[in-house]
Amino acid sequence: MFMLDEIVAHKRIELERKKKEASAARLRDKLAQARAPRDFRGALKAPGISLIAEIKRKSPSKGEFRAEFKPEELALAYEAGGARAISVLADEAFFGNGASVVEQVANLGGLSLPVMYKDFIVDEYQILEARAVGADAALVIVRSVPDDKQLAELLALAGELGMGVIAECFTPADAERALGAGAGIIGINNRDLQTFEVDIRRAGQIRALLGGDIVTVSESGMHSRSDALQAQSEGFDAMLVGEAILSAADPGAAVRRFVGREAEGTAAGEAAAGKEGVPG
Ligand SMILES: O=P(O)(O)OC[C@@H](O)[C@@H](O)c1c[nH]c2ccccc12
Repeated sequence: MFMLDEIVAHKRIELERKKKEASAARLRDKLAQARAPRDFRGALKAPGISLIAEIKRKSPSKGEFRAEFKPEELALAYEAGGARAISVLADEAFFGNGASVVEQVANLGGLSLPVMYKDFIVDEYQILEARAVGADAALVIVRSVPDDKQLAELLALAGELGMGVIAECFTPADAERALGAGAGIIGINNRDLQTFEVDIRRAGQIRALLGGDIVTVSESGMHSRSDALQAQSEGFDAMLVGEAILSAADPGAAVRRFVGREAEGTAAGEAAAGKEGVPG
């Protein structure tokens, strides 16, 4: 079975169990008490290219990223380094996190960035859960929701709850479906979630087919400041980066290099970026 299909199949079983533990009605009660949502879309649209820095314990293609996984420390280091938003995997089975990690980060004292709940969303229950744990945004993988009406409903629900939502695409056809469903932010994944193959030219090629005023995010496989500048020149408002910063000895410093706050353009800076930015 292809990877994305396997994860989604697993997700559906997990959802049945979760719905028994906490009904959608109970989540609606909980989300009424969540802190007010922060402006995710506005954060992505700020001048220059915005970095959405990711928190995940592991991934199916790369395994564990850090000897010690400390989500709260990472979040604060990302904000101090100049990230404009934080993405936290909500998936436990394949990425090692769980919704409780999203909740921890979203409600972390001293953190002011918007936080995105990142999961394989196939049901409105997950959008409710995202807001209930305090997330400001969610990501919906267009391919995992083959029904157009359901896709539009999921995006609309996130909007009604005051959240931003990235509609993640992999092909031009995905992007067309996302726009048809009313997506306000389009993410384009350089990684094929079925095979895990990465081609960082992919997002730019698909970006070129879209109009100028849609908010867009280049996702996955980016390792250096020059990848960031390339995405910016392709017209992206934001980039989503995980591995390169999660596997750096100093994730805060890795964020600073991505956003150009450190040692830009100097030979020493480039060498350091190369060394830490491209883990083996
Ligand atoms: O770690 P990377 O290669 O920098 O990628 C981050 C992010 O784009 C990737 O984790 C991702 C993008 N879309 C997803 C959907 C599900 C799970 C994971 C993802």
